[in-house]
Amino acid sequence: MSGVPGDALDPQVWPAGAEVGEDGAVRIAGVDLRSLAAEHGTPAYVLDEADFRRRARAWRTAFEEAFAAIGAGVDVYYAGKAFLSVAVARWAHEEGLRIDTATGGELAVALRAGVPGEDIGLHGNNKSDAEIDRALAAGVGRIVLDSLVEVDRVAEAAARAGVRAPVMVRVTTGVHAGGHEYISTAHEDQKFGLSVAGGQALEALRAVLARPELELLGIHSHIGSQILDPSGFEVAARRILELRSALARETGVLVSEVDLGGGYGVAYVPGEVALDPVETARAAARAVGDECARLGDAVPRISIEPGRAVVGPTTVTLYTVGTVKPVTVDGAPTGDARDARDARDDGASAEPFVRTYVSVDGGMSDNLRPALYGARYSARVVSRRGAATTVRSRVVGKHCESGDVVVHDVELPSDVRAGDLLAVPVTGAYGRSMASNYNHVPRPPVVAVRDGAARVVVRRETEDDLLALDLG
Ligand SMILES: Cc1ncc(COP(=O)(O)O)c(C=O)c1O
Ligand SMILES: N[C@@H](CCCC[NH3+])C(=O)O
Repeated sequence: MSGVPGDALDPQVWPAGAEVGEDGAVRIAGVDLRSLAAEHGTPAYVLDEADFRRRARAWRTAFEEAFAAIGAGVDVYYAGKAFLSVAVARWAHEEGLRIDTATGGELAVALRAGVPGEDIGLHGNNKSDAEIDRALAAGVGRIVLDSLVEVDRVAEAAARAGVRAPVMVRVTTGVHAGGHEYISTAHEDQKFGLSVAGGQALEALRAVLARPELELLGIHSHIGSQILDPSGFEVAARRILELRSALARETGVLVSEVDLGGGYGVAYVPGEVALDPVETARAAARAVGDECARLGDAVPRISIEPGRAVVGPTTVTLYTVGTVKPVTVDGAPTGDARDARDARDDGASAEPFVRTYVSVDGGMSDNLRPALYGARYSARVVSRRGAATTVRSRVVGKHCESGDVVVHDVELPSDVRAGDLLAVPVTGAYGRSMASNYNHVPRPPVVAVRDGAARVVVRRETEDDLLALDLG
């Protein structure tokens, strides 16, 4: 649904540099998407560099200012899993952020970007020896331990390397938050972290203190992703601070840092409202300040790891429309959960209606989120002004799956047709980073736009790239 009167672009979901021209076509950072498509082809991810930098700065300064008020320093790590490339790692670092990596591959990108090891963190619930060794060789600022066995594994790797490894312990606070079960990470029954309630978190912290090869920086908690209600962060912060206090009472060591993780939600469709960095930071600082005062502890240095909130809304995926097919839909739900939800969204009407299936030249290979999480997006024709009347549409990809849906339900101009350019906003996070080659579709490029110019920062894959892996 457009949700915005007339031609306007909803600023919650479009990159800051997006605007509609006289002819109805959309430009981002002064670059006409028609010329970008002509030069670079579709599908393509189009990333507004200034918007990325602005968002990175907004999260950093919001947290720095809010925590300065309670006397705490702040480090903001950009969570590279959302989208990492050499250019983006450089921009984030230039804007004063560090880089959070989750694998050796992400670490390699950050290092290639010239980010100093001390400004990089390494996560992972199943780090390989090679990843641990590489992180230590790079002198990373911290390795976040995710299990009891990792305490010994990282200590032994540090001994081999002849270094003292700076570590944090990732804990689960029992706070359940996030946009989908698959992306909620602090409840107990999942693979990440060590349970506070079950005692394993405290056990791991003691184990770290017993290993001279490890320097215990602090405690880490990440409660989930696409969180739109900030209260979970406050509850988690209080639980971590209680754990920190308990460790101090027992061992005399009051750890100096606490990481509150990422997960700050964005608006995906018009009408949704993203978490505001300033309000979120102030609420977190209040919770940390109050809890430390109650416990009688000094405030720790705070870190956060936003990914989606920095990169998600900076990017649109640009597609070319192919087949347009009206399908008469029997409004009655079939009984499965998704159909029941569709029926609700469809106004629970049992009346048959026509849905226009608009096929584009990408799909679940460039955006897995609708298929994986039932994620919602919007779409707009960006190459011209469409008819004033609209048709109820579903944007689908070109893959051999009926679940290959890009936008579940959207009003598009009734004259939408083959050759139109269609843009889907808010695809910067977990779009390219979770893209696949399903059906041997080469992954799209990432084209950065800035000051009227477009620059490819990740090139399009080619069939030759794919065939180069096939040894016959
Ligand atoms: C440990 C950790 N930090 C940071 C993030 C970034 O999350 P988001 O992109 O939702 O901010 C994630 C992913 O959810 C994560 O697992
Ligand atoms: N990939 C997920 C988020 C996972 C976050 C990583 N812990 C998404 O697209 O929403």
